[in-house]
Amino acid sequence: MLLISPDGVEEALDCAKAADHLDIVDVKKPDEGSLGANFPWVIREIRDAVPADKPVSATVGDVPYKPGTVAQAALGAVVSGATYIKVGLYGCTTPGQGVEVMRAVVRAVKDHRPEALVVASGYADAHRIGCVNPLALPDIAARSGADAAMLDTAIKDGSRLFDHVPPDACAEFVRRAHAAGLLAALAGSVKQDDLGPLTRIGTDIVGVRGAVCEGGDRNAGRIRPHLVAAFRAEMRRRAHEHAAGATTVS
Ligand SMILES: O=C[C@H](O)COP(=O)(O)O
Repeated sequence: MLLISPDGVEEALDCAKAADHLDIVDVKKPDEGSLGANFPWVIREIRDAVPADKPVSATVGDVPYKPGTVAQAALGAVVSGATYIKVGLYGCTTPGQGVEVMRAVVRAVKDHRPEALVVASGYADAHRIGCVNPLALPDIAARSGADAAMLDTAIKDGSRLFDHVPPDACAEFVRRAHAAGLLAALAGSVKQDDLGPLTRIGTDIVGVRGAVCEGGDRNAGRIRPHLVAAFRAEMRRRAHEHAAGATTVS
């Protein structure tokens, strides 16, 4: 699946124009951090602007180790219409802290909307910010009852997912997530060139912003429908190539 992160209503409308080429519209506020949370009214407006059959995801933020605060914020996101709730465990330094935060989120979200999906996100560049190891995320997600484990990059300085967690380690991340019955989501300045390895290792959700913005610039550029379409076309091409390879081998 392709998850695209607009920064507000205007860009979400461009995503809606490209709705045939994406699977999830992910509401965030990039100027508040890599998984910066947007306002509840923006989530609502985006929910209304995007075709009803496209799920809306919302990030709850690059959160501190404060389970109560984060659970309440997560409830705000689901009440506002998001059905994927993403939490960036920025302030958690141990898996135990991550599980504590995520258990509170899962309860807050599922008590309100049992079918909503909860995504526990860590950071590929965790070593730069001192938070929990990225490969611990599948276990944190599984132990807390979340539905997906994700990685993004915390520092958007041009470094990419594979600069910090190389394809072999991402493959292990996906393997662990799948072994626990979870979806595996990967992001972090992902470019079309990364889609080969991401497809091969069985990534379920690829998250992008910069790659579908004008000039590849996630801050100054705007999301453009034709770039979303081109990214999706490359995803499809890689998926077919992979399927054909698998058929040839078997
Ligand atoms: O969840 C996806 C992120 O917004 C990825 O953004 P990026 O591709 O600019 O790193």
